[in-house]
Order: sequence, then C-alpha cells, then structure tokens
Amino acid sequence: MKTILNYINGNFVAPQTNAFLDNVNPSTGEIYSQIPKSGPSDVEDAVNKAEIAFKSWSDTTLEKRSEILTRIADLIEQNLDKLALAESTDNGKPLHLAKSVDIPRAAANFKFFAHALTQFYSESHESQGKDTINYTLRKPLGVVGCISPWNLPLYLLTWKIAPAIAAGNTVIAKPSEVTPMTAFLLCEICEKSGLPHGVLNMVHGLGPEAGQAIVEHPKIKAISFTGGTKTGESIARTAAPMFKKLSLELGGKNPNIIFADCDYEKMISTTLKSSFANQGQICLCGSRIFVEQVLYDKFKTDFVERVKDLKVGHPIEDNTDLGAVVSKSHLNKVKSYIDMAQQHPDMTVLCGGNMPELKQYPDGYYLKPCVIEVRDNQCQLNQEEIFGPVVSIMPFETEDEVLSMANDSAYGLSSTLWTQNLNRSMRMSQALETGIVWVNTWLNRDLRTPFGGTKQSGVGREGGFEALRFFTEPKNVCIEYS
Ligand SMILES: NC(=O)c1ccc[n+]([C@@H]2O[C@H](COP(=O)([O-])OP(=O)(O)OC[C@H]3O[C@@H](n4cnc5c(N)ncnc54)[C@H](O)[C@@H]3O)[C@@H](O)[C@H]2O)c1
Ligand SMILES: O=C/C=C/C=C(\O)C(=O)O
Repeated sequence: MKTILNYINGNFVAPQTNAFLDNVNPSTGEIYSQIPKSGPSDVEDAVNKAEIAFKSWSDTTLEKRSEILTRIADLIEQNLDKLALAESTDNGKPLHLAKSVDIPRAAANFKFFAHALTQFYSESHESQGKDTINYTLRKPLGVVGCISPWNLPLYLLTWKIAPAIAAGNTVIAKPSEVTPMTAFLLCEICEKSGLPHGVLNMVHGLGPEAGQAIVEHPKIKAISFTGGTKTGESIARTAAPMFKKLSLELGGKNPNIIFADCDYEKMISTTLKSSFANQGQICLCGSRIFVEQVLYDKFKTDFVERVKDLKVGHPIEDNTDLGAVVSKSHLNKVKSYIDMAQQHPDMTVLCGGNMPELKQYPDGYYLKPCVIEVRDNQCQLNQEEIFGPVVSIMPFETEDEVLSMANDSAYGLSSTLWTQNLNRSMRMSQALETGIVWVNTWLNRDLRTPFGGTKQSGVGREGGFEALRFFTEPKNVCIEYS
C-alpha cells in the first residue's frame, strides 16, 4: 500500500506524530493508501522552512522563476498518464476526463503563470502641476497558505500554487484529505524541476487539524481557499481578525437558463455536461435548470431520454460518462436529497437517483444521474448546494420571472444563458448576480479573466493579474521633485 508523505523543505517526511489516515478508492470502496494526519507542529516546521526560503525566492529573477514554472508544466505534461490515473483512482472521475481536463489544466496553470509573471506590471501616477510622481511597488507577501477541495484536485491546487510562487511567495499547501495523491506526485515533480527547497511545502491532513493550523499560523500572510461555504465562513472567522488577505472560492447553486430561441442541439449536449460532468461535482455545474414554457415539454422529454443514456461505470472504462461519487459520506448526502424529493408532494423524480448494479464493484459509490422536476425555486432542492449528479428542472414564462428566480439564491457563482437574442443576452448578463455569466457555452475558460463568485459563493477573484495582485502587497512611493 502506498504511503503518502508530507513535503517540507525538499524532504518527503512522515508527520511528527507518525499518525496516518486511510485513503479510499471510491470506485471500489477499498482503502488503497495512507496519508499523513498532520497537525500544528508539522505546519510550524513547514512555515519555518518556507520563511527561510522566501528570502532568496523573492529575489530570484522573473526569468528564472518563469523557467522553473515552465519546467513544472512540462513535467506534468510528460507524466499525464500517471497523474490522470492517480486522479481518477483517488476521486472516482472518468479517466478520460482526468486526461483531457484535469491534468492538462494543471499544466496550463503553471504555463500560464510562467508567462503572466513576466507581463505583470505596477502602476505609476503623475500628479500634474504638483511636481510629484507616485509609483507602486508590488512585493510578494511572504509565506502564504493554499487550501483546496477534492472535486478537481490537481487543477484547483495548482491554480493557487502557480500564481503564489510566480509572484515570489513561498507556500504551505494542503490538498483535500479525500484526494491527496496528485498533490504528492506534484511534489515529486517540483523536486525534479529544480524548484528551490522550501518554496513549496505540502502538508497533508484533516481540515480542522492541518488546515486550521495553516489558517491560524501568525506567520502565514494570506489564505487562498477553495471549498465549501461553511468552511469558508470558519476560515474567515479565524483569519479576518488576524488581518490576513483572504481569497475564498466557495459553493454555488448555478442557474442554467434556457430560452426557446436557443441553438437546441448545442444547448442540450452542453446541458448534459454542465449538469453531470465529474458526477455533477463541479462548483460551476448548472444545477437549477429553468426552461421557457413553450420549450419545456420537448426539453423535458429529450433531456430525460439523453440522461437515461448516460453510462455510469468504472472510471477506467472509455465509455464511462459518470464514474463514482467521491466518498461514501458524500454519496449518502446526495442520496438524502433524492430521498427527500421522492417524498415531497411538489417534486417529481423523472429519472435516476438510484445506485446502478455494477457487479464487479459492489462497494463503489455509484449513482445514476438524477433529474427532478420542481414547482418552486424556493424549495430546498433549489436553494441548497447538493454537489452531485442531481439537477432540478422547472418552466418559466417571462424574462423578468426567470431573472428573479435565478437571483433568488444565497449563492452567486456562475450562470449559463441559452438564447440567440443578443439584446436579451446582454440585458440579462448585466442583471444576473453571479461572478461569471456564460452565454451559449459553459466552463469555457480564458485564464486571464477574473474568476469567482458573489454572495455566499466567495470573496475575491482568481485568475490572471487578479491572482498576482492577491499574492502581492502594493506599496506606493510618492516623490516630489524640484
Ligand atoms: N468556487 C469554487 O471555485 C469552488 C471550486 C471547487 C469546489 N468548491 C466548493 O467546495 C465544496 C466541496 O469541496 P470540499 O467538500 O472538499 O470542501 P471543504 O470545505 O470540506 O474542504 C475544502 C478544503 O478545506 C479543508 N478544510 C476543512 N475544514 C477546514 C478548516 N476548519 N480550516 C482549514 N481548512 C479546512 C479541507 O481539508 C479541504 O482541504 C463545495 O461546496 C464546492 O462548491 C468551490
Ligand atoms: O469546482 C469548481 C471549479 C472551479 C474552476 C476554476 O477555478 C477554474 O476553471 O479556474
């Protein structure tokens, strides 16, 4: 059985207490590796080493930093098959998805910031008539913390680590304890890439232990977190009174709004993905589907038929559309919503929601994709994030009505709009209260754009220069000359 180790100052080490946790393969339900159950003393050690490494890393030329980030990207690409298999085994996602999305995006994150750091600039302000010029320095913060979730493990972890080190910081990172394997493999890659020791330190363990120790460590200047809204709240409660910089990417309950004038084929095939890609475990999934009344019956029939055709299977098989849900406890949480809908007089389960019989893998966490018809956007199913292969559908009559339902949510991460009417798409894009609006597309990413949510979906933006600004402290210098 493979034992994952922490990576501190270039050494692969066991946690100081020598305690380990089981790591489960969700497609079989079997324990297949052990991961460190780290605590405050491991974080303390990592922070001390990262603090020492900061001095020379922050003085390293942009060209050198860029070269090392590029090498990490190249090594990720060269190890695509190995990393994809590890991600799929750890998370339950289809191997073809890990190969085509997760791992290429992890490489792209390093490649992107290898370039971006050479293009990043600071501002100057000439105060006309006052013989004064202001210029702004952007200094790396020091040691920063990066904490990531289990749904897109290497994709989201590297989306934080790459800009943090590009900007000259040193990092204490903690991947989800549910999916730690590719973070461990990334450390092996960093070791080969020539990244100086102590620049990236990976501390594995539970959120309330290792995660909390990172958040409350006084020498950690900023926390970049992606995960659940409740966890984000708890992190903010600890970090805000310490005046740490905080970037929080949290949950979503994203509307997918479909007008009758849409490109129907493109809409329906994309809606299958935005509903069920990665078993519906993407914070951007469109879990509330609103369909214009005149199209509703046709959409309902066609969509349910297409959903029934999706194949739930072992992640390694090429024709698997949905693999396993990430864990037993998560499977139970998702099923509890389906059970609730089955009892509810105002909800109709149109398909799925049961566990398929996969004879070879009776203990895997598989669930058939589920479509539920609801009558009211205020219902629990439309207000709470489920984060699994479950979507709701309901009709609407007017643009105003659907806009008010779309915005009637505690969350505000992303929305998707299907219409060929340019004026309507522009009007609605202005009015939707989400950080991201996709029109006639979904999860279409340009890494330069600001990425993040409003309301309970988070605080701050990742991506492009937004991320480099987050990971630097501006210092304004004001000079009066004569
Ligand atoms: N907005 C986004 O970009 C985005 C992206 C992916 C996932 N998510 C959200 O993440 C959630 C699913 O992921 P999850 O279940 O891994 O989330 P989670 O909040 O349980 O865990 C996320 C990370 O935080 C750590 N953690 C837990 N408690 C902590 C604490 N008290 N202090 C510090 N760290 C702690 C965990 O160990 C893990 O590494 C969903 O709500 C989803 O919407 C959001
Ligand atoms: O599950 C959440 C997905 C987040 C995606 C990104 O952060 C991204 O594409 O940059």
